[in-house]
Amino acid sequence: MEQRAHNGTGLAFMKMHGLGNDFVVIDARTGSDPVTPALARALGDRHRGVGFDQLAVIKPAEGADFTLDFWNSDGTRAGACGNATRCVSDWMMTQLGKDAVSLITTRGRLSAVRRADGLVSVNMGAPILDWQSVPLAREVSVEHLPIEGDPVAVGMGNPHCVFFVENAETIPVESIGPKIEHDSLFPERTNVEFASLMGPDHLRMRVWERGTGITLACGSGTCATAVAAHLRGLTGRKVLVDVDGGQLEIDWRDDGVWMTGPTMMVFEGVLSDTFLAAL
Ligand SMILES: N[C@H](CCC[C@H](N)C(=O)O)C(=O)O
Repeated sequence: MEQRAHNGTGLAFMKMHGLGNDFVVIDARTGSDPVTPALARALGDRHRGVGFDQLAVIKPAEGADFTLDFWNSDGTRAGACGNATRCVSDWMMTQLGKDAVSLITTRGRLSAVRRADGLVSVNMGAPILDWQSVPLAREVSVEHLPIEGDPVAVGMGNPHCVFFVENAETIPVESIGPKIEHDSLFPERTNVEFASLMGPDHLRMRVWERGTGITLACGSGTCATAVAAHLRGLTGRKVLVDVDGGQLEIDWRDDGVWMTGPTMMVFEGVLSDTFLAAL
């Protein structure tokens, strides 16, 4: 069997969620990274595992408080996960006795702070708006993709395809989402958002996540939607976004896109050796 950081004592994990976007979190700051695609898939199975939208792995970092890796429930990697970043940052702030932390993800150094009202804000970095880096398969305008419905492409460390629609509630996300996820314009597939304007600087958004499917919230998708809405002249740079699981505040500042919302630690547990041995 492949080497894994368990030796007859199981593998500790935490279950957290941000607005119902749920995560299993493994703290691998000491010892080796135990996660393989097979473990991610088994753990992500809501019947035979624990179930999650994303798996987040905390690892040591140089020049930051920690590194964070993300996996989807289909065993693929995600370059960004805003809600997990908020949840894990909150937990790490408590662990380290700080009100602010820095972390490394595949897109570089991010930062998070706990606000006086208890909500956690994460700077998700600047949006990626050049077609090669989203990435798109060929040179097109990211603000008007050649896809029916005229969506916008935004990278937040992961690709997003944002559609503005009259009423997001009536969109069959479960059938359109996977088609767009696999559109040939997106060589690494894409997350798919459907958004409608609710009022001044107020959006409603529903999401189909790459590698996971419909989720109750998507932090990076909410950031991408807010950026796209501003680019389209629909909103200012600071908006409230209603997702199925609640509301996020997005503020596209000069230093990056800040996302603010709640976090929840659900429980701590231990994966059994029997479960791990069956992988
Ligand atoms: N739920 C996450 C995004 C997951 C994106 C993932 N599905 C991908 O493959 O990029 C969030 O809060 O930002």
